[in-house]
Amino acid sequence: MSDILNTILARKAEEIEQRSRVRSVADLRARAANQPPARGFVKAIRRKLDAGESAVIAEVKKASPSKGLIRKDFRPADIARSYEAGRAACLSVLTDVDFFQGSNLYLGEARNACTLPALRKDFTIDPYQVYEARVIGADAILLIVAALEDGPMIEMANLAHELGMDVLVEVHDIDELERALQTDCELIGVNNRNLRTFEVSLDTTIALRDAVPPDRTLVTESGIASAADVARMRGAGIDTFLVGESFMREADPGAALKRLFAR
Ligand SMILES: O=P(O)(O)OC[C@@H](O)[C@@H](O)c1c[nH]c2ccccc12
Repeated sequence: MSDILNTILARKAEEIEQRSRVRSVADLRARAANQPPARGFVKAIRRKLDAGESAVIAEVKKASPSKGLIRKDFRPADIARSYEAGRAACLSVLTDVDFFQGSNLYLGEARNACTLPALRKDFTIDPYQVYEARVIGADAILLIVAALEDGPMIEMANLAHELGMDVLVEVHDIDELERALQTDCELIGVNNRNLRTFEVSLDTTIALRDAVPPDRTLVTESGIASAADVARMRGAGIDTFLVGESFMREADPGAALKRLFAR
């Protein structure tokens, strides 16, 4: 099956092959051990929820395969400062180069410009990338269940935790959710966008809500754009959001965040 997800994953395997020839995994492992500690990603989300605020993971995203270029005037540090002023809980920074015009450098630029913890948003398929994430400063990584077998999924979740990072485990249907629950990751992301067809429906989150146990935090991801979208999620008891495009299309992304999530 040659859908976009498979295309991305095939290219990602090549990319890791190339990177590991330039810098070995042993080298990365040593560097990861010497990093200053991660900022608590889950902790930042919990702090917002405990204060009765929405917990918003605000995404730094220049382009995507489904939308092409989203933001021309793209300065990660400025965007991060704007998000912090807009009361985001955390950042998410796309680092995939070939399909999202992202960069590892953007993660550092965004994170260094503020105090928010940052998720490295990429297609993680190899432990190499988990070490790499910590080396570039990531406080959390994304694991997409559709891209992984159970063994590597659990192994990389454990490795991330050993390195002091949190993990967002992303699912799109009930089978993936059941697989995700084999990990001990608190954050379960429900992607409203199907990564194979690009179709977006907030019904995806609603359909899976009751299957997420109370000791996990459901993060609704993608396609959140209007006050009605936010109200619908809150009405279903969901108050943790991952939002990119609708902020990236605004001159002041943090002001857009504040407006969208005002009670
Ligand atoms: O820009 P949106 O529709 O607000 O979506 C943000 C985020 O959910 C989306 O970028 C995303 C969710 N899961 C992913 C996995 C890979 C790449 C990107 C994503």
